[in-house]
Amino acid sequence: MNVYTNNIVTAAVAFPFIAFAITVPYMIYQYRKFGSIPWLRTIIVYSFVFYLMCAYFLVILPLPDDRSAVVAYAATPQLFPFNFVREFLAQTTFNAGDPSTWLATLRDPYVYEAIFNVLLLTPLGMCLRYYFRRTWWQTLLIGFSVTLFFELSQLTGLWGVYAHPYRLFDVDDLMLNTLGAMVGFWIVGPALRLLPDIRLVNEEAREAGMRASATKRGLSFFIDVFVAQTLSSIVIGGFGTAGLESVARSQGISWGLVSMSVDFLFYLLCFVIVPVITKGQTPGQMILKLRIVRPDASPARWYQYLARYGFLYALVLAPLLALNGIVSLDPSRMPEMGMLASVIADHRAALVVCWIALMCAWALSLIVRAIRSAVKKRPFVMLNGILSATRVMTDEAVGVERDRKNPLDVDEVSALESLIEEGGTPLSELMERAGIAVADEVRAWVPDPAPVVVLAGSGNNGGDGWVCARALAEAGYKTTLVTPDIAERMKAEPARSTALAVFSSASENDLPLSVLVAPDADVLADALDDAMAIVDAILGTGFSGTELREPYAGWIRAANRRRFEGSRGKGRGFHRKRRFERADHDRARRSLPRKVKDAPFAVAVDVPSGLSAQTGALARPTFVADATVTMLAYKPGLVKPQATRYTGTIELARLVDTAPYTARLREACGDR
Ligand SMILES: NC(=O)C1=CN([C@@H]2O[C@H](COP(=O)(O)OP(=O)(O)OC[C@H]3O[C@@H](n4cnc5c(N)ncnc54)[C@H](OP(=O)(O)O)[C@@H]3O)[C@@H](O)[C@H]2O)[C@H](O)CC1
Ligand SMILES: [K+]
Repeated sequence: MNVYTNNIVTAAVAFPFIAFAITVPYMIYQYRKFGSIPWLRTIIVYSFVFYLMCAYFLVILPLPDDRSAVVAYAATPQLFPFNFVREFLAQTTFNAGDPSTWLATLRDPYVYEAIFNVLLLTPLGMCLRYYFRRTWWQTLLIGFSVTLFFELSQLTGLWGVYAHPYRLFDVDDLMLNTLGAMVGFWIVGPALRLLPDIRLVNEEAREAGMRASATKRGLSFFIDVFVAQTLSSIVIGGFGTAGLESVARSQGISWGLVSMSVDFLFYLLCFVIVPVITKGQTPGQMILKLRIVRPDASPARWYQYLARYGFLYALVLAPLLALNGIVSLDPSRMPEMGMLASVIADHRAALVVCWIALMCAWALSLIVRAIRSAVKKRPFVMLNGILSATRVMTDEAVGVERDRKNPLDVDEVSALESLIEEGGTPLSELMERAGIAVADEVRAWVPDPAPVVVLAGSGNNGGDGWVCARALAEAGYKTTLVTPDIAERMKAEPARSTALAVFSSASENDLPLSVLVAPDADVLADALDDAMAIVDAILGTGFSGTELREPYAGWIRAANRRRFEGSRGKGRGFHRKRRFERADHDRARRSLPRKVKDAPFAVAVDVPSGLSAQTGALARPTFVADATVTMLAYKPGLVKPQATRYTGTIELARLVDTAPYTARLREACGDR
C-alpha cells in the first residue's frame, strides 16, 4: 500500500494544477457560449480530469529506474479469471462463524486489492451516469475500454517506453475495474433525485449570461479606469519628458492642475465620448459585451452617460474631498477663510464622526440593496443609475428586451411572411429554417442523440415539426413524429409538400424517423415514456378558440403528464390510473407543480399549443414548455405575464434579416 500512498501524495501536489490547466480552456469555452461560467459543471469537469489523472497514475506507477529492467512477477500475464478468489481461499484463515477472523480478512492483500480495484473506477461510472448521462450498457462498454487501456499500458511497458512489462496484466483487474464502473453507475441512481439536474445547469448558465452581474460590471469598470489611467499617465509622462512641466511652472500654471485636467479628459473619453460613438459602451463594456441603456433598454442619450459617470465621480469623490477638507484645514489661514472654515475647525471631531456615520449608512444601504436584488433576482441598481435613468445590461438582454417590446400581431406576421416571400425567400424555405432552429434548440439541451417525440399538427406549425424531426433524425436522434393524419391528407401549404419531402427523404436515407399516425393513448404514452425531448409543433399562430379539439388536447395532456407526473414505468394498472387522473398541471393555478426529475426537455414551436399567440389567453390544456422558439418576431401573447410559465425561455429565430421588411410593414400600418 505504501507505493500507492506515495503515488497519491505525488499526484496530490502536482495534479491539482495540471487539472486546472486542462479545465481552463473548458471554462473559456463556457463563458463564450453562455456569457457566464456554470460552476457546478466546471467543478465536475475539474474533479473528473483530476480523478482520471490520479487513477491512471496509480495504474502505471511506480516507474522502474532502469528502462530495460525485467520485472519477474509482471513477465507472464495473469489470465486465469477469479484467481484472487482461489488465492484467497488457499491462504485464508477466514471463518464466517468467528468474528475475530473478519478484520484480518480485510487486511488480506487479495481482499483489499480487490476492493481497491472495484473502487478505482467507481467515480468513472458515477460521472458517466450523472454528468454524461450514459446508459448502463454504454457505462459497461466505456468502463471496460478504460480498464483495458489501463491493463494494456501495463502489458506493453507503458506503450514501449520500457522494454518489458513492469506491472502485471491481470484479467481479474479487468473484471473488477469494470465492475467498479457499474457499481458507480448503480449507486448514483438513487442519488439522481437529490442531485441538481445537470441539464438545467446549461439553462441557468445561459440565464446568468443574460444578466449584467455585479462581477461583470465591476470588472468592466476596473478595465475602464485602468485604460483611462494608463493613457493619462502616458500622456502626462510624455509632457514631462518634453519639458512642459517647467514651461508650465514658469507661466505660473500648477502642474497638479494640468495632470488633473489630462486625467479628466481621458475619463471623459472612456466614460462619455466612447459610449456616444459606440452607442452605449465604454471600452471595458465592449470587452464584456455590456451596454448602458435606459431602463426600458432603449438607447441612452449623451447627457445620460455624462450624468451616470458624473454622479458616480461625485458620489465617490465628493465625500473624500470633504473629509480631506475637514482634516487638513490649516488653522493659520483661518482668518482668510471665513465663517464656514471656523465652524469646521471648531467641530472637527464631531464632523469626522458624522462623516463616518454617513459612510457607514451609505455602505449599509448598498449591502441591503445588493442582498435585496440577489434575493429578488433583480439587477442591482446603483444610485447614479437611478439619478441618470440608465442601466447597464448585457448586449444579449438588450436585444431580447427590444424584441419583446416590439411584438408583431399575428396578422402582421402573416403580412411579413408575404413580404419576405415577395422579397425572394419562399415560405418553404422559411419552414426549413424554422424547423432547423427548433432542432438546434433540442440539440443544445440534449447534446447526444436520444429518443425524441415530435407532436405535429396538420397546419404549418406541424410543417415546422416535420422539418425538425428530419433534422434530428439526420443527427442520429431516434425520432418519433406523431401526426393526426398521413402527410398526403394535410391541407396547409407549404406544410403538406414539406411533410411529403421529409417522408421520402427519411425512407431513402434510412433515417431513424418513425411516424405514428393518430396513435392511441397507450402507444403515445409509450413513446413519451422513452423520450428525452418533446417538441410541440401542434398549433401555432393559426390556433383559435378557447378549447382544443381532439386529438390535440389528448396529446398535450399526455406530454404534460409525462413531465409533471413521470413515466408510467412500473406503475401500470391502478397506480398509474390514480396518478394519471390527478393531472395537477391541468388545474388553473398560479404556479405549476415541479417537473419530475427525468422530465424530457420540452420545446414549443412558435408558441406553446393552447396559448393564444395574439392575446396570451390560455386554453385547457396548454402545452408547458421549457423553451419556445418563436419565428420571425415576438407575438403579443408570448409577452403577457401569464404566458411565461408555459413558454419557458423564449428564443427568437429571425429566419431572415427581417429589419427591412418590418420597416416596410410598420410604414404600411403606421408607426405604433
Ligand atoms: N406561413 C408560413 O409559411 C410559415 C409558417 N410557419 C409556422 O406556421 C404556423 C402558422 O401556421 P398555420 O397553418 O397558419 O396555423 P397552425 O399550424 O398554427 O394551425 C392551423 C391548424 O390549427 C387548427 N386549429 C385551430 N384552432 C384549433 C382548435 N381550437 N383546436 C384544434 N385545432 C385547431 C386548424 O384546424 P381547422 O380544422 O380549424 O382548419 C388548422 O389545422 C406558425 O405558427 C409557424 O409555426 C413557419 O414558421 C414559417 C413559415
Ligand atoms: K406549437
